[in-house]
Amino acid sequence: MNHQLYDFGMIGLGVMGRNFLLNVADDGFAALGTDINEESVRALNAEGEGMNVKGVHTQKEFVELLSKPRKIMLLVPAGKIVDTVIEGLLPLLDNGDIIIDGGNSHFDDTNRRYEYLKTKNIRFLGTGVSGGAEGARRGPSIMPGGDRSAWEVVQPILETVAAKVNGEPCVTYIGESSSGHYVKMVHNGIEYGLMQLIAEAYDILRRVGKMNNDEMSALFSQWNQGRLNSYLIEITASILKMRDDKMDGHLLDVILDKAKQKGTGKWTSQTAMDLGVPVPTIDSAVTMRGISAFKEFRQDMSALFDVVHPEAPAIKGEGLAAAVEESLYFSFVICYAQGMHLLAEASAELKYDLDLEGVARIWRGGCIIRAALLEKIRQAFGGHPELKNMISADEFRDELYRSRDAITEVLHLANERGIPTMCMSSALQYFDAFRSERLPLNMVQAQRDYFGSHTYERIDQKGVFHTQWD
Ligand SMILES: NC(=O)C1=CN([C@@H]2O[C@H](COP(=O)(O)OP(=O)(O)OC[C@H]3O[C@@H](n4cnc5c(N)ncnc54)[C@H](OP(=O)(O)O)[C@@H]3O)[C@@H](O)[C@H]2O)C=CC1
Ligand SMILES: O=C(CO)[C@H](O)[C@H](O)COP(=O)(O)O
Repeated sequence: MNHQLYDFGMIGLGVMGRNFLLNVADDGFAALGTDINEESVRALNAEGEGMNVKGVHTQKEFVELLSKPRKIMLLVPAGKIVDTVIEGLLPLLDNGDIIIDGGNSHFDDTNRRYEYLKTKNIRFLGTGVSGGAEGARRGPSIMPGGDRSAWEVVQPILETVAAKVNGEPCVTYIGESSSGHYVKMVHNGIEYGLMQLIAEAYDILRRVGKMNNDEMSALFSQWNQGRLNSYLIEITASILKMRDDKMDGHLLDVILDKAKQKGTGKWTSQTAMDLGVPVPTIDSAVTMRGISAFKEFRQDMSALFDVVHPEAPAIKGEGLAAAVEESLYFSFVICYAQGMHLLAEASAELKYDLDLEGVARIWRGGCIIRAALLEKIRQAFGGHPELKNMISADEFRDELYRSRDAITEVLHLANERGIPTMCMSSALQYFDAFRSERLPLNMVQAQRDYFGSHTYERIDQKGVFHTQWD
C-alpha cells in the first residue's frame, strides 16, 4: 500500500506545536503530528481538516510516515520529557535524521543532548521559538542552533514558516551547540524586563496620574504609534480596555497580582552572574515576580506600614504621560542593551560566535519582544560587529543622556508616593553606573583588604598591594 510521506513532523500538539504544524501545512509542506494526549491528536485532525496535515497516535506510525532524512520538531514541556521523547524515538530513527527541540530547554541540557545525539548519528538543533500561539500559527521568530548540516536541510521550511520583516525571514542559523537556546533564553530575559517595565509605567500612570484603564489604554495605543511601537505595548493597550465577563468592570482589576514563571528569566540572571555580566533590569524583573508571590506577607506589611504621603496630589495631563513615555523608552533601550551585552560576552566565553546584528534582525518580527527599536539595534550592531554594549552606540548615546531628566523626575514622583519601580530604577542606575568614570568601589576594595588581606591595586602605581590597616 502506498502511504503519503510527510515533510515535517511535530511531537507535542499543545499551544505551540499544533499552531506551528498548521503553519507548516499552510505553507505547502505535508505536516504530521503526534502527542501523548489523544485529545490533542484529535484536535489537530479536526482543525486541520482539508489541509495537508495529519495527527497519528503512535510514535511508530509517526516515524514511518516521515520522508527521510526525517525532520522532527519537539514542542513538549522542557525538562525530562524532552529526554523521554528522544529516548523513545532513537530506536525508530535512521542515521542522519534530524531532531529539533523547539521548546524552552536550558542550554546545559541542549549541550548534553547535542553531544549525546552525535554519538547516535542523529543531527540535533536546539531551537528557540517565540511568538506564543499566534506567532506559531502565523509566523514566529525562530532561533536554531546546533548541527549546521541539519539547519541546511530544514532551512527552506523554517524560512517559509517564520515571520517576515521587509521580506526577510525572522530565522537564521545562530551557531554551534546550544547557541539557539541560549539566545532564546536571553530573549525571554529581555521579555521579563520589558513586561515589568510596562507594569511599573502602568502603576505610575494609575497612582500618580490617577488615570483610569480606558485612558491608559488610549495612551498605550498612542505610544504604540511612536518609538515605543512593539508587541508588548500593543497588547497592553488591549489588556487595559478588556471588560470582565463575570462582573461589571475591567478584567485587569480582578486579576491576582502574583506572577508565575517557568524559569527562563531566572536562567538569564543566573548565567549573567556566572559570566560576570550585569543585567540588573532583568534581575529586578525576576525579583519582582518573586516578591509578587509573597502575597500574604505583602498584605501583612501593607497593614503594618502607613501609605506614604497620601496627600500627594494627582499629577494630571500630558506632562506626566510624556515623561513616563520617555522613561519607558529609556528603560526599554537599557533592557535590550543588557541582554545584548550578555549575548556579546557569552558569545566569546561559550564560543558561540554570535552575529548580534543577525539576532536583532530576527527579533524584529514574530517574537514577543519584537519592537520598532530592534531595527535601530540591528543598525547599531550592523556597522560595529565589535560593539558589546549598545549604550555607547551613536544610535542611542545622545537620546539616553537626554532622557535622564525625565526618568529622574518620574522616579522621584514614584518614590515620593512609595510606588515600587525596581526595574525602571535599575535602568537609570545601570546607565549612571556605567557612565561613572570613578565608582566608590575603591571603598569595597579597601574593606576587602582590611578584613581579609585580599589586596588591592592602585591608580598611581602598577602592582598588587596589601596594607596593615589597624
Ligand atoms: N506557550 C508559549 O507561549 C510558548 C511556549 N514555548 C515552549 O514550547 C514548549 C511547549 O509549550 P506549550 O505548547 O505551551 O505546552 P503545552 O503544554 O500546551 O503542550 C505540550 C504538549 O506536549 C504533550 N506531551 C507531554 N509529554 C509528551 C510526550 N512524552 N510525548 C508526546 N507529547 C507529550 C502535552 O500533552 P499533555 O497535555 O497530556 O501533557 C501537550 O499536548 C515548552 O518548552 C514551552 O516552554 C516556547 C515559546 C512560547
Ligand atoms: O517563551 C515564551 C515566549 O517567548 C513563553 O511565553 C515564556 O517562556 C513565558 O515564560 P514565563 O511563563 O516564565 O513567563
